[in-house]
Amino acid sequence: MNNFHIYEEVGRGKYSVVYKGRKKKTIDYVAVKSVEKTRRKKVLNEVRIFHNLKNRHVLKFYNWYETRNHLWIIFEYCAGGDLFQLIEQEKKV
Ligand SMILES: Nc1ncnc2c1ncn2[C@@H]1O[C@H](COP(=O)(O)OP(=O)(O)OP(=O)(O)O)[C@@H](O)[C@H]1O
Repeated sequence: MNNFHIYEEVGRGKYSVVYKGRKKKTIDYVAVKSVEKTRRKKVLNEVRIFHNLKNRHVLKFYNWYETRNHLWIIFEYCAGGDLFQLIEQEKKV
């Protein structure tokens, strides 16, 4: 996790907090999802599925890390909220 700057919180799940992040020394912005380690099994399952998904309709998975109390998932940043919100906006146009 030392490779990333962490900015503001952009959302929350039931067991997770999602932050905007940036890979150090780059202008690559990412979403950083922090999940408590008690959810380890579920998170690793999510990571495994995410890792195998390569589709232009699915956010890209980049990496995951483990620190003392948390698991961190790094994936494509979706400006403007989650995909659901963007789809809702498209419908209104
Ligand atoms: N890639 C992203 N880019 C920007 N914002 C995001 C991204 N992913 C998630 N968010 C924000 O974080 C919120 C929670 O994320 P997400 O839906 O992935 O959590 P969850 O799977 O419900 O969590 P949990 O597993 O804890 O129940 C989203 O509703 C959205 O606002």
